[in-house]
Amino acid sequence: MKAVLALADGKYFVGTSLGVAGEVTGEVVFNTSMTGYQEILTDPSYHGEIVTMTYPQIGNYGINDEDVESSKPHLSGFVVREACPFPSNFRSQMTLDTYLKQNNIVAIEGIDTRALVRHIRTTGAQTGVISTIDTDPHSLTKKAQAAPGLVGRDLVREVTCDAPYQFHQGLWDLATGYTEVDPAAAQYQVVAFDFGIKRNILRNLTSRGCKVTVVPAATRAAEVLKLHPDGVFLSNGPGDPEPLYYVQETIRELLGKVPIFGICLGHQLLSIACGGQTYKLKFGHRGGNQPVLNCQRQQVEITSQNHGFAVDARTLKADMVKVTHFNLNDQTVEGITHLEYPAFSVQYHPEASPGPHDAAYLFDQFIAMMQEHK
Ligand SMILES: NC(=O)CC[C@H](N)C(=O)O
Repeated sequence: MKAVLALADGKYFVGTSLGVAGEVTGEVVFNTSMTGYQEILTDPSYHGEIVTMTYPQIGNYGINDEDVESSKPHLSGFVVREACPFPSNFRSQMTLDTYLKQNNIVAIEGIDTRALVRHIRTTGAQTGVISTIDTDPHSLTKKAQAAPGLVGRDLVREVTCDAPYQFHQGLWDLATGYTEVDPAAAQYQVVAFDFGIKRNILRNLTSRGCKVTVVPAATRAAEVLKLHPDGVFLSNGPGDPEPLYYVQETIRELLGKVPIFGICLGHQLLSIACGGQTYKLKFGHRGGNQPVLNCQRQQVEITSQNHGFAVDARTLKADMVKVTHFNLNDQTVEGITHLEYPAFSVQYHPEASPGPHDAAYLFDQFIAMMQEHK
């Protein structure tokens, strides 16, 4: 079946339908990871986005029921050069196409993804439409122009959990798969805000001796403090951090009362709570090979990333926070630490799912901070 991807600026690509038939809009972005497509599909931070994979063949090791970062795919649409119909891996349970169909995801294959990515890099990320229903490029371009962008929208409330819950799963191991961690043996109580949280962050915490209570994004500071946490975690999540006033307020109230660690959207929200501002990057950082300088250690980490917004270094108050990490590709802010209170955050993904494990030490840093303030 024919499918068309059209961008708001009129550029369009004709390909073949993958996943279910239908029509979806979203911001068209690209991810340069060569593997990890299942973790990318299920990362709630992609809610509202149409994700293009730059690696030319996706689906070659299939899909299994373990490599998931949340209960289901959250992205708006998926774009690949070629979806492998014959996966080969002992863990594979189904093809990418079957998985997309089961989860009601509209996708397109067989387009020149390299040309699409070069176009996005030149013009900047923009809204697009994938459709199998309407294949008239002009009409699709109009639909893309009319679709809402990411700026100014609260997408977190569409992916956050409805009620608090405990998380007991530990990290995956080839021999044992996922093991359940005994919460009675935990040394630290952590409250994790769910702005669209990735499970591997939670697994990294439980595996380091944390009893984790995941709470909805709108949970107030007083309710969090009632749980007597040793630390509060601010998760990744979709969309623009600026309109999330209610969360920024909560973080301001928690600062100085409990150690705080934030990742990605959590980093952006901590920065805003400390007086900083964020802005939209031209086309974002999404992939598993982003070089980051750790200024404190004078070491380079190769990091996993997925973000379209960034903290504006010029807006950070030098007497309140210090920039600890920079991106070596474009010098954007990749990490901050509070100068007075126990609170730090990074723009990238130390949970690395998918991606390199260079930054796993940040979870140990959070544990050490909680131990120090116990
Ligand atoms: N992975 C994330 O938490 C992404 C943060 C934010 N939605 C951004 O795009 O910048």
